[in-house]
Amino acid sequence: MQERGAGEVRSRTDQRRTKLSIIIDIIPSKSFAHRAYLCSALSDHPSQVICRFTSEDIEATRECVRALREGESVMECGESGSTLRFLLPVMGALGRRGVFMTKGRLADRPLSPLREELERHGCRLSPPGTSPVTIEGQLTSGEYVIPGNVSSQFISGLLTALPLLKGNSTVVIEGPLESSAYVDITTEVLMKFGIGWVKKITGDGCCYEIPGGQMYQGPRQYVVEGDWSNAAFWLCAGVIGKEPVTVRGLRKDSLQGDRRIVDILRDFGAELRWDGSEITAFPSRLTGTEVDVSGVPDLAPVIALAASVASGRTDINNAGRLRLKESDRLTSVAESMNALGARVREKKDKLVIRGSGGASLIGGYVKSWGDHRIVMMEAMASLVCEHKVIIRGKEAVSKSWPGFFQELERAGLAGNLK
Ligand SMILES: O=C(O)C1=C[C@@H](OP(=O)(O)O)[C@@H](O)[C@H](O)C1
Ligand SMILES: C=C(OP(=O)(O)O)C(=O)O
Repeated sequence: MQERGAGEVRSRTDQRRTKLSIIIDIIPSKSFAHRAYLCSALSDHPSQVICRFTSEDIEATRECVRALREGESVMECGESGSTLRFLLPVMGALGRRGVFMTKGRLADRPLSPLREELERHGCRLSPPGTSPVTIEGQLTSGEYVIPGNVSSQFISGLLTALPLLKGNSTVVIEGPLESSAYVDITTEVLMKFGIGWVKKITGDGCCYEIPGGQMYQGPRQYVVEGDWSNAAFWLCAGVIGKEPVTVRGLRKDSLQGDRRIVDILRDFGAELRWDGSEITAFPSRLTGTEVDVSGVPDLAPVIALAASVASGRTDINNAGRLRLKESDRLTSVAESMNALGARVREKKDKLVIRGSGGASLIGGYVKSWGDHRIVMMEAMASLVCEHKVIIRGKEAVSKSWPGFFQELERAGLAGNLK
């Protein structure tokens, strides 16, 4: 066995052969970390949040909750959509003025209809599209109506804030809730911090009834589980590359919707196997498939990469909301993969990919689009490129994992990157 720090390569026996497998210890879930730090800060006795690694987004939430506890109004959100959309209603519920500083594309990402609902319930916000985003006034309890197809983060933010009000509230979700797993993560963390709610299914949507006057009270320690959104890139690397990749630190029964990557890669024909709490992705021949990403938007770049080397056509459907992320991810995925020699067509709310049938892509220069998930896609794409891949602005990866490139090197997967 050869020790290589966090990423290691070890000899691994499976039923048919002995193979070298790259081992990745996955980073803690960014989604769980945001919620745990925020709920902990709202408790009288803050829990100790155990989160092994950090990132720009997690640090943004940590800095904001520090400001919250110390009575400050300026909140440095960086580019973290979750941080802004969770803290905004919380400041309203506490009746505190909040000045949210944003970077990159964050101020242009949607806040409506959360903004209108906060204004309808007693708060005043700065005009749309301006930075900083400010909020003042006291939020009042009542009925909040949010369509289910813009951002689940609006709902997560309200579910976190409304228990702090005196009166009872209801969050009505109109139409199917996209990214619903992220709301399940929120309600799970709220429950761990002693917050109650009742979910009811309505005609074409659902609602959450939230009793007012609740107190946050967390466990003494809260351990953040592993990140499936990030693991998806490593599992894809195992499937498209030359060596199996084993990821450890993930919960098989996680509430994270992105654990669907296992089924999605299997739909492509990939071989993935669990061994206790470790999952290994083996180099596989892939065949194109159809994937609905309305519930798992963050997986789209990974799926596009797998599809680019599969045989036949892949359709990534219901992907309109990808345009509202750190970059317009339909354009950035299509343009980056095409620059490397793939064949990706961008449509209004979907991507259509003609795979290379196992043949190598070309490689070359790509830009980061200021988007961590695009950088990771491009870096993993280098495994299937004939020539080197050069990523301009690759430091954008720090939004979710500053150590990504070191890990890639330790794992021996950075050889075709310049
Ligand atoms: O609540 C969360 O932790 C997240 C929700 C999702 O956003 P949307 O609900 O806006 O799709 C996801 O894309 C984002 O990376 C994290
Ligand atoms: C969209 C993302 O995060 P956020 O919305 O919190 O900025 C992401 O991590 O891909």
